Amino acid sequence: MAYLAQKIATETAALEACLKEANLPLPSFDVDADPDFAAKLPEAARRSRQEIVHATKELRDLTIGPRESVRWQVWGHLDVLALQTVNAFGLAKLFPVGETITLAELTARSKLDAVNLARLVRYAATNNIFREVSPGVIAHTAASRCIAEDEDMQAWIGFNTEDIFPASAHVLQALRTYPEAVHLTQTGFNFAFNTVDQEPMFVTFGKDPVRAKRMGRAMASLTGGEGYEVKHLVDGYDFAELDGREGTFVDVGGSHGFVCVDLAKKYKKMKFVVQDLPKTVETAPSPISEDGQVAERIRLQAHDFFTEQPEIGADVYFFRWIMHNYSTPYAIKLIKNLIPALKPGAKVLIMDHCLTEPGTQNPWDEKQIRSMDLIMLCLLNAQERTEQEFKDLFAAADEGFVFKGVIRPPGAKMGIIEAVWKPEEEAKEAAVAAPVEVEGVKAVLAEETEGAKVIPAEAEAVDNTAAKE
Ligand SMILES: C[S@@+](CC[C@H](N)C(=O)[O-])C[C@H]1O[C@@H](n2cnc3c(N)ncnc32)[C@H](O)[C@@H]1O
Repeated sequence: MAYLAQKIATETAALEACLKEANLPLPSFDVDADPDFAAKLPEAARRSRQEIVHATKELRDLTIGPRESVRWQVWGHLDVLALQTVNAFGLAKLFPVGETITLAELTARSKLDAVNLARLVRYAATNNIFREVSPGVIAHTAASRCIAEDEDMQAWIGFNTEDIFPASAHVLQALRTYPEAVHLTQTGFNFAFNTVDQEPMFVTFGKDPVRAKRMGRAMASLTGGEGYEVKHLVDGYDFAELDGREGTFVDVGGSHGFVCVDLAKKYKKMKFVVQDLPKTVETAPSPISEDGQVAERIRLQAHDFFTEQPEIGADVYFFRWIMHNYSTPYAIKLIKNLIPALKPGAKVLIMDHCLTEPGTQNPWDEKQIRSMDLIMLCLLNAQERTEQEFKDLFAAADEGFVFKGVIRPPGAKMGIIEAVWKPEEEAKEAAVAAPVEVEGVKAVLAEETEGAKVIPAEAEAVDNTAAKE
């Protein structure tokens, strides 16, 4: 315990020093505090913050003790209940930031009775959402201000507390009834909203524009968060060679195409196809980008990824935040649906969380990623996967896929998982097509005839040089 306390003291001093040096204010619960101070921290301060978050939890859990920790952990849902009701009844919006309000006045402005309003607000205050500055007088904190002012945060809380929270409360029933937990219509969500064996969550949301919009907004606020930025793909994977030969990139389930827009801004020659369900495609912004040079290279296409891939012979088929929505049999089907369209050397890139061995990540990230894994269970009987599990997916889809591994861009929460379709055949075709004049090509072809594996990127690079010459 003393070791942990010492560590907390050291890291806190380091964090404060870093903030002072960068002329940033210290974190605070005050209504005027910067709610995103952590996002602006330099790398060293970021590490200190993580250490503090971890060490304080360890010390707290140790001090509370095992039996008491378990006893009170089960009341965690009450934190969610307080957030749910504060958000759903709009309590944070009922009085201006910077002013105080009596509980009586807050009750008068709300749709709640005095007892329920007071107990919900006072419970929320135990988590630094609101503060009772004197008996019966409530003020905002930085957190309640976020809930009052940030519409993305309201959507995030609404989706999590009104859709995921009931779903998680029904997972036990789902698992008892269908222990294999594979189907999209036998999930906690289905049990919670009476749609068992009727329709998957996405269909339910499709019928309810308000809920669908809330989920869309919540997802957007998550993807805008630390570690989820599109830049981790744009800067984390090298598309220069593909760009050089004006290759085609297909974003399967690509929503409104924001990934392709960002890629097209960096890579000026590549072409893009964004595929999604008809409704999503219809509501995409038009033009897709204000930059004409970007917009003219991006095509939108209605496509159901549970049917055969219609875009034949593209260079990359990309799935971002798709595979984790599906249990293994469905995920294999998605990969298999690509096969008729694949040319030798075509790449399949999956951008998703990629689970690491327990204990190998910092505990904060580990908790988040394992939370996401359970949320996928609650909603869709789906899952996050390890590198090996991704490898197994490709192997189960077809032995023609050569699994390349995972790239983990620094600072990214998601990995880029890569497989190539029959690269040996591509190399053989290249051998027939290209005269063997360049030393590098000779070497590659010599290896190929000896049965060694060719690295397609290298072969392509050499081909390009030959073509230019
Ligand atoms: C979690 S979102 C991911 C969107 C985007 N790839 C991203 O990175 O943010 C899942 C996307 O898959 C789309 N989708 C769901 N079912 C689909 C289907 N059967 N065929 C094509 N797209 C589908 C949804 O409309 C949605 O845009």
